[in-house]
Amino acid sequence: MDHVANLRKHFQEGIELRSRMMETLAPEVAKAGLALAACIKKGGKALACGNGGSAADSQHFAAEMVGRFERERPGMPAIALSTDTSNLTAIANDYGYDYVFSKSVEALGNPGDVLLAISTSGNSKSVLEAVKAAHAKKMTVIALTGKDGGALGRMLAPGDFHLNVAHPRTMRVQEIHLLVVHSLCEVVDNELHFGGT
Ligand SMILES: O=C(CO)[C@@H](O)[C@H](O)[C@H](O)[C@H](O)COP(=O)(O)O
Ligand SMILES: [Zn+2]
Repeated sequence: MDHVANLRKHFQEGIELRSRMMETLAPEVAKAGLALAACIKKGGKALACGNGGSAADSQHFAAEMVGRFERERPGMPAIALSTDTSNLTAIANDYGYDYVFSKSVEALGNPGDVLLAISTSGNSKSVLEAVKAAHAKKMTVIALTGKDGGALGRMLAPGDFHLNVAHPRTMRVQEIHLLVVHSLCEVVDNELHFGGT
């Protein structure tokens, strides 16, 4: 196999998707970032969840909020719900895997908090249950999805944000999701710590 030729196709597909998303998704990401900044400014926090690569994305997001993104500034409250193996194993064992994130949303979420819900298919039950729990808590949902947005896209409420990467390949969707995570951090940092620039 000509690996270089094959990989060039991957790079090219990624370039084309980024270019398309810059036009369609960037304005929506900016709006979601402003909502996240407003939540933090009022004393709220962000919870984040997803499975597999999306669990990694949710942890990446929380680390950049709590630690730092590009510039020095005070830490901001964000928790990835995939990091506590005692919670995960107890909840999965006692209630079922579908509830691993929703139980934490019920326990930690307050009205006005934000849930960053990440699913490339939009159909992972654990993420859908987390969104249900967030709505019950009157939280705002920022949903990162792929493909057609799945059930997650269809269950969002007014005031939520749907950041959909309409592409059939999971890995391509994930590559844009990471760009979205960084973009959300960039908007929050600029709004809250660097004079809105
Ligand atoms: O990273 C990858 C594939 O690139 C996988 O780990 C992937 O995240 C897992 O299969 C997830 O369970 C997929 O869930 P979802 O994105 O459909 O909610
Ligand atoms: Zn992956």
